[in-house]
Amino acid sequence: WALSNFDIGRQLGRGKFGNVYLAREKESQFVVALKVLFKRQIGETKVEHQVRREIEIQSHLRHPHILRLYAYFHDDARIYLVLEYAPQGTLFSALQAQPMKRFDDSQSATYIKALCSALLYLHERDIIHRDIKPENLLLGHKGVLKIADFGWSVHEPNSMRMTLCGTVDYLPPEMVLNKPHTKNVDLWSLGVLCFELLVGHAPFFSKTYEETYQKILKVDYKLPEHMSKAAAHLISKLLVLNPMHRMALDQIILHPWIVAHTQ
Ligand SMILES: CC(C)CCNC(=O)Cn1cc(-c2ccc3c(-c4nc5ccccc5[nH]4)n[nH]c3c2)cn1
Repeated sequence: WALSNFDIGRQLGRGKFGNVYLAREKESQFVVALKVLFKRQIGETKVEHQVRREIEIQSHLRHPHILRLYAYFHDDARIYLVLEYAPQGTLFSALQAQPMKRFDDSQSATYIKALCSALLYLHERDIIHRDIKPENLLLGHKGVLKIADFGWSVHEPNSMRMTLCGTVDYLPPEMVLNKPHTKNVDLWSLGVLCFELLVGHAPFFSKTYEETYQKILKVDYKLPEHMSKAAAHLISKLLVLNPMHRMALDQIILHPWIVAHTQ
């Protein structure tokens, strides 16, 4: 493959290492998201091996809720990633577009269940920390959720929350304290996401990083009146300080809140 195989369209997102464009393969007319990474920037920041590892991993993943990496190629200055195009954009923008800036139980449970199945698939392959937060989750045809690991902090033009190192709202206590992290970090992030989908903001959201860190380490969050008891129960089983005591993925899928609100 080469750049000449594609017609390039509008910019879909931008990030530290490069931008993402809508593109169409000329022969097949197949629409993709073409991500451009600049070698110079990657070389300077020594993430080259990480990019190779990511590409190697992602190109072999096949799951309905994980964004496909179809192909990659490079020229002297850039690396190009041919990624699945998600027509309905990020979950972050879908959340903002909600009248009350939040989803109901059945929409939220549907997203959480899809994420659980994608995380089970990744954990079975010892892949963790997929950085699950609304900015990194895309919506495909019919609004099907897709994990896109934006290791390179790619975000749509309108995602306000991105800071230098991205939002800290999703960091589990063990990462705030710089302890080694296990795949159970994803269970914590799942709890944070579940809260945010149902409420419209993250559970430990605060004005400053410091305050957010303190709240995370004390697991200090408040449940809004409108949240169902079943949802609150599931969240309380995921936002648990000790990583080993968080509810496992196969248990989450069987939780009454998920069962009651999904097909
Ligand atoms: C292999 C390694 C180096 C990283 C591979 N993974 C990624 O590059 C993760 N990534 C996915 C993207 C990305 C960003 C946006 C989109 C979109 C998309 N569809 C949109 C619809 C409306 C508005 C914005 C949209 N963005 N579809 N597919 C995408 C894919 C950017 N980075």
